[in-house]
Amino acid sequence: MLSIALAGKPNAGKSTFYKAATQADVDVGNYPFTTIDPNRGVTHARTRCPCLDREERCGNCEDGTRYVPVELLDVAGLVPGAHEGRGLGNQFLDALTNADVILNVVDASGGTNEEGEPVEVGTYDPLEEVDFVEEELEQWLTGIIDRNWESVERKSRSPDFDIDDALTEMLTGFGATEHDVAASLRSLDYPTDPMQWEDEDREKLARDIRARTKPIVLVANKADIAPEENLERLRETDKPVVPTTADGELALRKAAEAGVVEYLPGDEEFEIVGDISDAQAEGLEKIREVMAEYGGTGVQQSINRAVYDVLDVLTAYPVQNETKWTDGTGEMLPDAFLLPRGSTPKDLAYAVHSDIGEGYLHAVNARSNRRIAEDYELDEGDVVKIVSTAS
Ligand SMILES: Nc1nc2c(ncn2[C@@H]2O[C@H](COP(=O)(O)OP(=O)(O)OP(=O)(O)O)[C@@H](O)[C@H]2O)c(=O)[nH]1
Repeated sequence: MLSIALAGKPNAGKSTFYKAATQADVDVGNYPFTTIDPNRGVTHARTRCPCLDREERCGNCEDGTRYVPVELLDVAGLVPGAHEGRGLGNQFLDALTNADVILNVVDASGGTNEEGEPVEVGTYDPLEEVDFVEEELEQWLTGIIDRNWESVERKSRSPDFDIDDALTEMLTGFGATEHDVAASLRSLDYPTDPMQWEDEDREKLARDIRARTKPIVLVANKADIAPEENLERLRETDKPVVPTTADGELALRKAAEAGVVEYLPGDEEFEIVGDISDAQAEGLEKIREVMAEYGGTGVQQSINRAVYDVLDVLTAYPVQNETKWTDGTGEMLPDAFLLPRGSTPKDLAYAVHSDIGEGYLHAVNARSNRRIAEDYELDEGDVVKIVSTAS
């Protein structure tokens, strides 16, 4: 499962975002919203369910809105200086190594200082906190590379030494693949002999590997009380920015659960359908205004931006019956897989099960009922029957 980590300074709103994003409120078929442990849960990317292209809805979406599970980690307690062990430093940096993408929650209202202590709204500059997560990660990774360099130097004396292999072995724990390391080395002007590497070469490598393996989306939280100017300036940074009200999303999900509003995570608006007090109505109207301005509360939008834009994945649906789009038990479109763009039907087969991948014979596009070429690149919403010696 893809993994998204929430990081940011204290009091930016990570826990609120996490609670909102992992709160049970819609029926998502096979995938209940579950909390694995207090800081590790399941949230969902939102997409269009392929059953919309048929007459009947499947049982695994909300009237055509499909929620595909992704892991959400709440990495609370990261403070500047964490790489030197400040706060609970290394433990939290370690948690980030499991993530495919990071949502850096920023207090866009400027109402908390660097340490997360409350100050008057608008007085702290949120731009000060946009780089800290990546800087901590980069310095931490530089430290890891420095500490392991001697071993790379030792290996380099062997005649079959390969720098790509040696660095991949060192960086795989950080989530770097062979491909990342190769691409990174290609982009850097580095000495071929590890003995010749300077501190700055290792730092450059750390920075490049961080950018490749832990891309960052800025969640400009507390947009409901943030000065517009702050949001504009955040948009001028080099990172994707999503104005967000985590508080607002949490209130809406609770109200939806209580049956007083109709709202699906990621909707641009909601409808009040139950009895509410004047105070509740006032609160909801404020949320409505923020949503109208930014196209939603930003929570689902942040997740979708991270998954579909930054990680550039697509959703593919394996089925066993290419006519009915069902599995062996007759359930329609039971599973959805998030795969990197460029994935082939065989990659989907492996995602379903390694045995299915190994026994892969061919695949059928269930929309056209045609056999798909082995090198076909899957598209968002593809429904595929895999024929395998193992199925
Ligand atoms: N106005 C406003 N306040 C928010 C929003 N989201 C969270 N808050 C408030 O900000 C404060 C901090 O929120 P938390 O979710 O506890 O922050 P955190 O980042 O998890 O903090 P740590 O656990 O200390 O790392 C709380 O009082 C929240 O109610 C929002 O969208 N708007």
